[in-house]
Amino acid sequence: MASETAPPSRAPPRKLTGKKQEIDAFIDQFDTFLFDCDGVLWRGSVLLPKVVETLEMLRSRGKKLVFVTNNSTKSRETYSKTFAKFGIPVTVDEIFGSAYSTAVAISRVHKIPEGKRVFLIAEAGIEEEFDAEGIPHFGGSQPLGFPDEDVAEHCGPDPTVWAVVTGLDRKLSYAKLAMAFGYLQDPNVHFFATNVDSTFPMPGRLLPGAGSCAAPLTLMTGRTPVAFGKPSLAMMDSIESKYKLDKERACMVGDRLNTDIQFGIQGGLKGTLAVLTGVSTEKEILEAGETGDGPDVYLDCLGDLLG
Ligand SMILES: O=C(O)[C@H](O)[C@H](O)COP(=O)(O)O
Repeated sequence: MASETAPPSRAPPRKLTGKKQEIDAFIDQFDTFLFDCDGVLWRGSVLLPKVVETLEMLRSRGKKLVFVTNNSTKSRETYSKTFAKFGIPVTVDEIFGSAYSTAVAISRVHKIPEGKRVFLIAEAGIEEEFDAEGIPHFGGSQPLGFPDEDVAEHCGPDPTVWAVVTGLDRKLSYAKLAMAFGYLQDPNVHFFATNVDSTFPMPGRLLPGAGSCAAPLTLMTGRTPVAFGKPSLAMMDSIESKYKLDKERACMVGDRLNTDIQFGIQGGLKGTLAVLTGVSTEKEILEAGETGDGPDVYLDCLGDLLG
């Protein structure tokens, strides 16, 4: 019997034309906008066009804004300084990052036992969020305390290690990978990641993302980390409860199909809006639409929401 391809259950992505009436009708469907940051608001150290004005326009129309980033290199507190540097008025409470999401999941859901600690392949953002949640940790941005060439003596087993957590670590070393590999030999040691983005958008190019720091461990151990950033439902659940989110009146805005847009779709939000200033291209967005994985609508850049 000839197999029939089921039609995608979602309409193909539609490019908003920028006409005021159309943009207004789109915006009016929502009370809350969840914004990705890298690739939507800025790219590296470059603020994208008309971002400040667009966010101001949404606030002036009474919209609630939440900034949902997979960037784990900064805590929410430090990230608020990035917003300030770009002249975007945002409170710490409006920021929800993958480092915070991971800290909350470990302390309140998985409940790390007394006397246990976490080995980090990550930067300061996770350390700050872990400190705030009272999660003991080592590794990360701290010196290992021994010469790298002695690493074989420091790879466990270590009964105090409860989990290995990976995030983006721009000082990733062979020694850190060797230690994580050693701890993960024990099947009781959890393997968590803040996020597994393959790439990181910078002006004019992509750099390796947080997923590239977890991937060598998957190769070594055959284990896949449980990730707490976009598109995980754990992150959506935390956001829903923290912000009393009405998903039927919420829209996810992002630049990456497999994190931001999937987060909105799988998380059950009413709307998804993609912008072309980050990772995913228009071609990829249209192709994703063929399998029902595209955004509802897309724009060249966030500033086009001004009409
Ligand atoms: O590799 C990463 O961690 C991510 O590419 C990066 O931090 C993405 O941040 P977002 O676009 O979610 O703000």
